[in-house]
Parts: sequence; C-alpha cells; structure tokens
Amino acid sequence: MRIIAIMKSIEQRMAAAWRNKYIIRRALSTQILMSPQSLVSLDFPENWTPTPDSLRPPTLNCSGAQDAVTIDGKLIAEDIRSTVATEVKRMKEAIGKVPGLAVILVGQRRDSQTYVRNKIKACEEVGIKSLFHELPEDCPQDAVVSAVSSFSEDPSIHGILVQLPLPQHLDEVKILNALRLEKDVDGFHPMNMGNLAMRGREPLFIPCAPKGCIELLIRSGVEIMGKNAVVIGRSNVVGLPIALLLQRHHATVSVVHVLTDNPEEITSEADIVVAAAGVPNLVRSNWLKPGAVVIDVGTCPVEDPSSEYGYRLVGDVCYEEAVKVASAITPVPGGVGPMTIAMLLTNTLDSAKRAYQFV
Ligand SMILES: NC(=O)C1=CN([C@@H]2O[C@H](COP(=O)(O)OP(=O)(O)OC[C@H]3O[C@@H](n4cnc5c(N)ncnc54)[C@H](OP(=O)(O)O)[C@@H]3O)[C@@H](O)[C@H]2O)C=CC1
Ligand SMILES: Nc1nc(=O)c2c([nH]1)NC[C@@H]1CN(c3ccc(C(=O)N[C@@H](CCC(=O)O)C(=O)O)cc3)C=[N+]21
Ligand SMILES: [Mg+2]
Repeated sequence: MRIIAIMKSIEQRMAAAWRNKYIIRRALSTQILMSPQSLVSLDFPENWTPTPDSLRPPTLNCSGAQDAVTIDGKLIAEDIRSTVATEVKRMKEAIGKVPGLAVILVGQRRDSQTYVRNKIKACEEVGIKSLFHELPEDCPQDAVVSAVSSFSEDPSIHGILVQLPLPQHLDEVKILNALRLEKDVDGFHPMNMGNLAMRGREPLFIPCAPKGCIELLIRSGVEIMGKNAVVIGRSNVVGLPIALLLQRHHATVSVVHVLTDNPEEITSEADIVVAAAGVPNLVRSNWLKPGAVVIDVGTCPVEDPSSEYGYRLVGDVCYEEAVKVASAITPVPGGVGPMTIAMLLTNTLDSAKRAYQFV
C-alpha cells in the first residue's frame, strides 16, 4: 500500500513538473505559433510610448472598488499604423513597390460606407495604394464575381476585401471563392480558417477584428494563458476566429450564442470576456466577474440625428455598468474598431512582402 502511495506521489509530481515545463515551452513558442508575420509583434515596439492607463496593468480578481482601465484602441492602432508606414516606405525605397488593397462595396449601408471610408483613409496615410470599387445594391452576382476575379489577377493588388454584409440576393460563398487565398487579407477563406483552427499549422492571414482583440490584450499586459475566456457570438468572421485565437494563446474558451442557457452565468465565470453578438448593451454588470477584462467588438449603428452621419455606434457591453466591475475595458468607439483597420493594413503589408519576397 505504502509503496503504491509513494509511486503515486512521484508520478503526480512528475506529471506536474512535465506540465509546468510544457506550459513554459508553450509560452516560449507562442511567437512561433503566431508567426511573426501573422501578428504584429508580441513585444512592445521600440517607439511605443505607454499611456498612464496602460502603465497600470489590469489586475484580475480585483475587488471592483476602482473603475476599470480603458484600453485605448485608437492610440494602440495609431502606433501600429506608424510602424506600417515606416515599413511601406522602406519597401518603396528598396524595390520601388508599395502594397495595394482593393475594397469592394456593394450597396448603400451607411455604416459600411463609413468603415470603407476609414479603411481607404488609413491606407492613404500609410502609403498603401487603395482601389475602391463600388457597385449598386441591385447589381448581379456576376458583376461582383468579375470585380473580385480581376483584382485577383492584378499583380499590384495584394489584398482584396469584400465588405460584408452583402445584399440578400448575392451568394457570399461563391463571391469569396473567386478571391485568391494569397490575397485574402480578411482571413475568411476556408483554408485560412482551417489552418487557424489546426495545431502546427499557420494561416496566411488572421481575420482583422479577432487579431485586433488579441493585440489589445497583449499590448495591455493582460495574460491570456490559463485564463477562462468567454466569447459571446460564434460567427465565421468574428466569434469563431476569436475563440480559435484565444485557444492558440492557451486560454480555456467557452462560446456563448443565442441558444445558450444562462449566458450571463457562464460569462460571469470569465477572466476575459469578448463580446461579439451585435446586440446593443447585452452585457450588463451581472454578467461580469469583478476584475474581468472586457473586449467589446460589437458596433451596432443606432439612429442619432444629432451625429455627423445620422447614426452612432453602440457596443455589446453596457459600458457605464461594466466600468464599475471590470478591471479593463475597451470603449465603443475607440476600441476594437480602429484596431481592425490597423490589422487590415498589417495583413496587406505582409501580403505584399510575401508577393515580392521582401523581408
Ligand atoms: N469593431 C469591429 O471592428 C468589428 C465589429 N463587428 C461587429 O461585431 C458584431 C458581431 O458581428 P458578426 O459576428 O458579424 O454578427 P452576426 O450577426 O453574424 O453574429 C452574431 C453572433 O452573436 C450571437 N448572438 C446574437 N445575439 C445573441 C444573444 N442575445 N446572446 C448570445 N449570443 C448572441 C449569434 O448567435 P447564433 O450563432 O446562435 O445566431 C451569432 O453567433 C456586430 O455588431 C458587428 O458590427 C464586426 C466586425 C468587426
Ligand atoms: N469584409 C469585411 N471585413 C471587415 O473587417 C468588416 C466587414 N466586412 N463588415 C463590417 C465589419 C465591421 N467593421 C468595422 C471596421 C471599422 C470600425 C471602426 O473604424 N470603428 C470606429 C468608428 C467608426 C466611425 O467613424 O463611426 C471605432 O470603433 O472607433 C468598425 C467596424 C469591419 N467589418
Ligand atoms: Mg452576419
């Protein structure tokens, strides 16, 4: 009996030692897992100046007595954009080429028009060439497919983005199939998603908003490894890839959706909450564990005659309540949105570097 007990205890200790070694090895290989070109960087860039807020690392399990730190996505995105600008300049000087992005917008959605405008403006600022192709709401399927196909053939274009959602009558799958894998800067191609999901494989591109969320967490000093993360939403473009990315960073991930029983109960167990449901103010204070880190991806346009374009953006998280409970939170606007655009720029730059074999 005694010998068995001793054997058991040695076995347990060995298992624990192995587990710790495994975790450390994993941490060290995170950079490889993510690959340098698929993430901007896991370290702070040299020219990054921390804000007073970001100097105060969000502490998990705090009492909630203090208001949450605001994670400034706009500031972090600006920093990434300036790094991209430097790289584009270096590329232009060395080989006389610049990255090119094609943006296809079908229809008249006001919010889509704003996002597309922001994307094109961001390209201009960093020296990426952008081509904007606008099509009417009622345009035939063939017209969209042929626009995608012609950009797929154009060697000066390294990224193609078809702004979603498309009008009802269009077949999203067929249209995105016309998009060359090497130019899928949105990361929506099944081959990119499959490689993101599988261990030991690397996608060519990681979807922009999910990649932006992870960058925000890393650059704010939030540890992901070993933490409970809850993703609200499971769409192909946001919820699913975020859940996959969090797993790559060794979080324990739950995904909550419309058919989930007691979503608030599950979410209130989370150290990290990523809300991507598209439901304004869905996440209330009772959904959150004190000290949780909250990333709000939701951008829901609501009528507001007093604002510039007749609407304003509302997040999935009730900010006023969450700020009292969480340890860190992203605002809407000024959180994930600007990061999504910054990641689009880095994906386009990476794609051009790959095309010209420029390091
Ligand atoms: N900031 C940014 O850069 C970006 C913001 N967005 C925003 O993110 C939000 C989500 O986008 P997207 O994924 O495309 O939206 P979808 O409508 O495609 O997906 C929404 C997901 O949320 C789930 N969901 C909806 N309502 C609830 C609820 N009450 N409780 C729990 N889960 C719910 C749905 O569940 P089910 O699957 O069961 O239907 C679905 O999986 C939108 O507001 C969008 O505008 C998107 C991209 C980038
Ligand atoms: N193929 C495709 N790729 C996308 O990446 C994609 C898409 N379709 N369809 C819609 C969603 C939404 N999305 C946003 C991008 C920028 C902001 C953004 O810049 N937001 C700013 C404010 C915007 C404003 O000026 O109103 C902010 O949150 O601070 C928001 C949301 C990308 N999406
Ligand atoms: Mg949708």
